[in-house]
Amino acid sequence: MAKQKKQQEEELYAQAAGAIGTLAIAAGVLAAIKDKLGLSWPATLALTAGALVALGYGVWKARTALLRLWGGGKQPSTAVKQEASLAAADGLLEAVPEIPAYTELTEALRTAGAIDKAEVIRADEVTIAPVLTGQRYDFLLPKTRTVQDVQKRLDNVAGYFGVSRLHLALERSRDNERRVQLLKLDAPPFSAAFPAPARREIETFAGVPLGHDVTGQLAGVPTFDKASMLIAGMSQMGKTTLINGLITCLLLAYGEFDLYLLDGKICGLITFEKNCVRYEASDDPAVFENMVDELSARGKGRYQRKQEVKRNRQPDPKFKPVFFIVDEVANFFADDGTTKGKEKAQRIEEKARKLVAMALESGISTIFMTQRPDRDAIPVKVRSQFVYRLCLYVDSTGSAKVALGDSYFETVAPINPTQLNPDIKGQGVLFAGGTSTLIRGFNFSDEFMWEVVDETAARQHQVLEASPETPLKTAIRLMQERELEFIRSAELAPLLGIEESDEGKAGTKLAALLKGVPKSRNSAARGYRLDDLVAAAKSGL
Ligand SMILES: Nc1ncnc2c1ncn2[C@@H]1O[C@H](COP(=O)(O)OP(=O)(O)OP(=O)(O)O)[C@@H](O)[C@H]1O
Repeated sequence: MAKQKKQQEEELYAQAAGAIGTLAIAAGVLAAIKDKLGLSWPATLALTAGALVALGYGVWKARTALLRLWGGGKQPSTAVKQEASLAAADGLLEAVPEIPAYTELTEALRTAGAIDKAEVIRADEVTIAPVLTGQRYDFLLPKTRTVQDVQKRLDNVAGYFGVSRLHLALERSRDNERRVQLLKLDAPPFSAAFPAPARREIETFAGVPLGHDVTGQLAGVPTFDKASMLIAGMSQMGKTTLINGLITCLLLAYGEFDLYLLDGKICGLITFEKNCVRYEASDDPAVFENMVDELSARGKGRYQRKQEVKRNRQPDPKFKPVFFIVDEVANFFADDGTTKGKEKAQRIEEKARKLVAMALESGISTIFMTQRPDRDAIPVKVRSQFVYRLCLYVDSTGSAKVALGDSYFETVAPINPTQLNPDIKGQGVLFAGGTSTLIRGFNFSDEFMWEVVDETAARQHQVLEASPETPLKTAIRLMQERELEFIRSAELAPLLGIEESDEGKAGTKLAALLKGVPKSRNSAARGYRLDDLVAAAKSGL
């Protein structure tokens, strides 16, 4: 350390001596110039400084020329930058070439606050495709932005264009967070009606179509396998029309399935009675409970079958899809205020919850509809089970949340059903797989639906005819031949070859032959209804 300090002191003395020496020489040179030219001291100083600067410039110029000559015009990048910035400072040349901006989108997004004032949407990154009802922009945002920045400001973007939020639809690209697909309609959605789709369109749709989207394309869900749906909307908004359209599409394109309909409005779903394993028109909660029990039993049977094949290391069984569709379901969860009524409502709620939950694995899909999407109308335990949601016009955000889920408005590009035009019937927000789509349900003519219903009924009949002879099938044929709606057990047993004089024992043997078909009772005796036998045969219990 001491050695280092000593060395520093010596360097300081040497530098001081050098400086004194330089000053003495400079003073001597200046004095010589002054003497030679006969100038005053200030003039001598100014002249010497000017001569030195001119000399320095001359040396720099000569060095630059020499470097250019030797380097074949190549310049180090720092030199390019220095020159460019010097030139730019002098206003001699543009430092960076201008990026051509797509003015309309740049202005719209800047004004909406989705991009910064200094940012642009590059024209070479925009494509525009016309659609039937407007145009679809596909573009990339600046590197500092993502599609969420546009999504959050979609109202303002609509404001910039001078249209409503519903004129715009934002789609998210799965390949790039900066890619925006923005649909802009020329007129409010569904201002003009789209014609009902042809059979071929429905049959070739990848999934189950539920309606048209705002561009006139079919829109729906990919499948109802492991899925259930809640449809809500205020009175007269088009739920029944929409579900009639959905059932028609199912009949046309979903292959074989069993249909259970509970028509809480008494005649909204009657068109499809012929195709049902069980059809009821009632607003009585006991009927709902009974259907739920029947389907739960079927679901449990399927679970047991699944267990069995797993235990025996066999492949998973394929179950025929079952649809349980209930119109105006809120009726069935209401109680009359009494303790007994409340207990009954709770029991029904629990059974319905289990059915919807179990349905996902047992191939039983429930579709519930309601015109009362209030907090209490459909218990939260039940409604939280639905995978797909569809909300037609409602008059409050609270109702929209009941229908679409409490966190719906935090999802990607939500559409508020309160903003729909209630005069355009049948339009609704379909929320499926995390995506919202504005659709309008099909409004098929009665003739078209009757045609589909009759065709399906004829096909179902043929399937039944072609199935192997069973006691159930024989019982149906015998009753149809005799034109009986109801048959006593004592009468049916001998027809099916049961020779037993004891009525009780004969009844037990008969029940064993007709596995699972519910018994009925008329005013006189116990027996079986033709409808129940047919339903059992159709569902292949
Ligand atoms: N997609 C549609 N296109 C044209 N008209 C429609 C459409 N959907 C429904 N409508 C018409 O709107 C009216 C109400 O329809 P619908 O009966 O289906 O409504 P809803 O919601 O089931 O009513 P409510 O709950 O009061 O029974 C009907 O006159 C129907 O023809």
